Amino acid sequence: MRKIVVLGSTGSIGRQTLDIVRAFPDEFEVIGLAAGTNTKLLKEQVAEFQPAHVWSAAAGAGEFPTAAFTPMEEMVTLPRVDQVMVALMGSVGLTPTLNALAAGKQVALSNKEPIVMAGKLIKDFEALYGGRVLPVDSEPSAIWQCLQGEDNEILRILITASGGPFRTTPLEDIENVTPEQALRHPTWKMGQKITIDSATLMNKAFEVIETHWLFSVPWERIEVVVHPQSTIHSMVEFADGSVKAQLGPPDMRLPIQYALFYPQRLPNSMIPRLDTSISHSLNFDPLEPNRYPCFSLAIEAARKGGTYPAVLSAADEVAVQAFLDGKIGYGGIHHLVEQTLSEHDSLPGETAEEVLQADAWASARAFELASG
Ligand SMILES: NC(=O)C1=CN([C@@H]2O[C@H](COP(=O)(O)OP(=O)(O)OC[C@H]3O[C@@H](n4cnc5c(N)ncnc54)[C@H](OP(=O)(O)O)[C@@H]3O)[C@@H](O)[C@H]2O)C=CC1
Ligand SMILES: CC(=O)[C@@H](O)[C@H](O)COP(=O)(O)O
Ligand SMILES: [Mn+2]
Repeated sequence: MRKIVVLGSTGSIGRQTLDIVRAFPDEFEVIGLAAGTNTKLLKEQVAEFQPAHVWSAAAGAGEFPTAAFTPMEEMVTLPRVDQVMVALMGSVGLTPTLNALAAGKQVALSNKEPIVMAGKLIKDFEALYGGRVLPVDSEPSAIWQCLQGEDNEILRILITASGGPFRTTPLEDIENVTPEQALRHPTWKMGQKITIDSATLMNKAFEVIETHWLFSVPWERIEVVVHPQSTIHSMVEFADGSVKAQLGPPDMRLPIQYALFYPQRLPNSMIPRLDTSISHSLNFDPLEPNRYPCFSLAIEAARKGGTYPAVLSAADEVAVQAFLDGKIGYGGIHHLVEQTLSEHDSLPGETAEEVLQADAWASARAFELASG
């Protein structure tokens, strides 16, 4: 019986995690649930799964009389807990992730911003305290699956990108697209922030950063290839030229379930299968850098290191929200992140305190710029 805590249980990944829990009722005991503003859904989840602990960023303890109101940072360290799903959005997931690893837990990590902000720190915590990071994001999960049983040199990692909703939009029209257009992802149904990041390809840069840290692959061996069908979730090329790929219909329940049951693969009828009764095309196109200026900006910040990646992530979080709120245009996302990065005096970024300090500075500065 897996004793699990789900942080971000009301979000896209959190809800799909609970779908997996529902599909295997004898395999899980839900110890804790945590969410932000969707109190109605959180209450329904508490009634259904009866966790001993709950956290809400928006509601008070009195709203959850059946569970102990427990901060996320504490909930993940409870001795009874053995698995933590971090399905939070943004930098709020960093401290719970580090605490869970420090307490030796299995951390199914969907929340990619903490890896962008502090990838080395997360890997150091894993090595120091015996906790384990289990990738959930579909591309790192695909790479992880391709690497099973391999002890060979990796020549290249090929991360696939759908290209987002503006893959074929005339370049001169992209600057002024609306939030509604940008939220129309061609293949995946996800939370709003990651959907906008997929349109700008900031999401793909974040996945390059995840891959670098999670699998210790040098930057120059990681490439992105545009694959509009999102059927291949990523590929690994070995020294002999052989390329392994992981395929499946775009549905996050598969990588979620893989992380929760690793190394077992269990049948689950709710996960769609590759339909071989229809014909499929698998296309690959090179990335057009001019179409996605956020991509190279983000990779440059990641390679510079220090606290630049934390600033990148925080500025992007503010910029995406400002775009969704109508405060800046689509082209403003890139400009806001670039401006915030250019004003930053980097710290070594070797401690959580330094990373969180940079995160707070960048959020405040980006907010000022967006408001001005
Ligand atoms: N969605 C997807 O398919 C994929 C997502 N990811 C990554 O997974 C993470 C989650 O994404 P997604 O599920 O789409 O995001 P959503 O926005 O759908 O969900 C975010 C969750 O975090 C909760 N939350 C936000 N702020 C707080 C807070 N301060 N305290 C407690 N809970 C909070 C939200 O609560 P509430 O809704 O109640 O406010 C919600 O439950 C992101 O890092 C994303 O990049 C990676 C691969 C695929
Ligand atoms: C489902 C998932 O893992 C997302 O991160 C997905 O990759 C988004 O699609 P694109 O970023 O390729 O558009
Ligand atoms: Mn992904």
